[in-house]
Amino acid sequence: MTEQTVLIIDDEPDIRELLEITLLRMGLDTITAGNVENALSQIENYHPHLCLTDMKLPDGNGIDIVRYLQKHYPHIPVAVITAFGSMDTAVEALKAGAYDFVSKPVDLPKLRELIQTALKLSAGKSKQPTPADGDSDTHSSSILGNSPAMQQLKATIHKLARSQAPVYIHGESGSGKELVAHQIHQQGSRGKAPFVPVNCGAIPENLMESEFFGHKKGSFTGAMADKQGLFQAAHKGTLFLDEVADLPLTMQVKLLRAIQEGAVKPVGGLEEIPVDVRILSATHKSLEHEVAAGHFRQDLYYRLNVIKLKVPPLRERQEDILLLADFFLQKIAERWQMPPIRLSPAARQELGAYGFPGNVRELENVLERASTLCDNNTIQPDDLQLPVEANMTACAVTPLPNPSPARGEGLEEKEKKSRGEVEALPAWNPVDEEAERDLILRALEQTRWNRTKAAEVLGMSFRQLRYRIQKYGLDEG
Ligand SMILES: Nc1ncnc2c1ncn2[C@@H]1O[C@H](COP(=O)(O)OP(=O)(O)OP(=O)(O)O)[C@@H](O)[C@H]1O
Repeated sequence: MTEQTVLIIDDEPDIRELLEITLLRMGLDTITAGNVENALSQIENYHPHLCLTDMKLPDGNGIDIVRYLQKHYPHIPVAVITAFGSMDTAVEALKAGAYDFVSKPVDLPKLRELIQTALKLSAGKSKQPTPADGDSDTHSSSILGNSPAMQQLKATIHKLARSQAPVYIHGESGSGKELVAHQIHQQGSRGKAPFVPVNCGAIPENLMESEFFGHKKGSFTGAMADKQGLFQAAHKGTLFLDEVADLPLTMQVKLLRAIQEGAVKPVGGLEEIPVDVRILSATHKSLEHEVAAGHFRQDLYYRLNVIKLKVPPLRERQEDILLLADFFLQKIAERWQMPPIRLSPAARQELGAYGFPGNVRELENVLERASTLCDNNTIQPDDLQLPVEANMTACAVTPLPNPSPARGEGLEEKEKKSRGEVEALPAWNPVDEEAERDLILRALEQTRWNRTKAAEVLGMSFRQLRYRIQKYGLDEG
């Protein structure tokens, strides 16, 4: 069989026939099954390129098939057909590893699109991964951590990467949400297309529409040329809406429309531009609370929150701390071109027992500072300058250690930011992008690329600076 084969699983002959005709017209070969047992034997015999299954089957349900494929043939994508409005079932299927879902009555153009994307995915992974390929390991290598919580997270990321559904990632500040979003993107069919992260809290409100959707030359003062927006930049790829709770309500309406329509209209433009973007979002706040308080639109919340993924705080995976610490120290030594930096046994013990209210980012910052302070390239407990009060118990109850006077200048501020207490308000008022880029570069050079210090010098929040470093590609060096 040279054509691509799709297995259609549905107990209703009429629906099987409709789907068969649709797929044959797309030049695909089809095989069918009316129940789970039959479907499994068709899979064994024909190794189809894609499966399309109904949820309710006489001897089981579609999720049984999704699980079977996930276990035995993870390279075969499977999409499920769900009853109208049964979002819970769709989410369950996606969590079990389904690629995507369509609801009844089946919208045929949508189905065609889904099949085409799924077959591209299948073609890219046409051979079953073997342990020698190191498939899952290479995928998740940049998320470090062997704790049960992280193993579970990596397995979920692997499954979610196969689907196209929006994922809402929640977790404390600095816990690794952006890294998780990046992995979901990279491991999926969009992995080679752009991943565009945007910090929704760092864009001034009056520029938001133009940042997201682009603008036409002359559409407002300062619009010197046509500019493409973030949606267009993420076309065929993924748009990651970080700190999504910080979007003003007016922008939420426009964003919802763009997501629903799959099209955007640049400011000052007349025509809608179709965009194909997967949306991932994150916030350290509780979106549910924001909805309840009337700060976040419920309809947008439902759109973004098809699947919810929690990134656990570092204190719930303490066995990962030293692994992460060794990794960061190696990175710091490489970046600063220094000999290897070590942790003394006592410093290892202190780190391992500390609660890290600012999570992985705090660990990274602590090590950066300690690497500067330490003698003989060996970090001692004093170099860590961990706040005494913030031991594990204190953190579990309240992640707000009292600032110790012994700590370095600006640390209190930094900790507040890492806990998300200081919101990224655009106190920064750039003249134009080039001037802004130059200023940022100068500040980074002056502070020897200490981003926390540079942010202080510039009078912007750490997050605002981080967003701009990415925006201007300053983090490559
Ligand atoms: N498991 C991990 N392995 C390696 N690096 C990690 C891990 N988790 C987080 N990091 C690193 O820690 C830093 C903070 O992570 P990230 O920016 O993803 O957090 P976040 O939850 O998105 O933060 P915020 O809420 O402030 O946006 C980054 O430099 C990231 O690369």
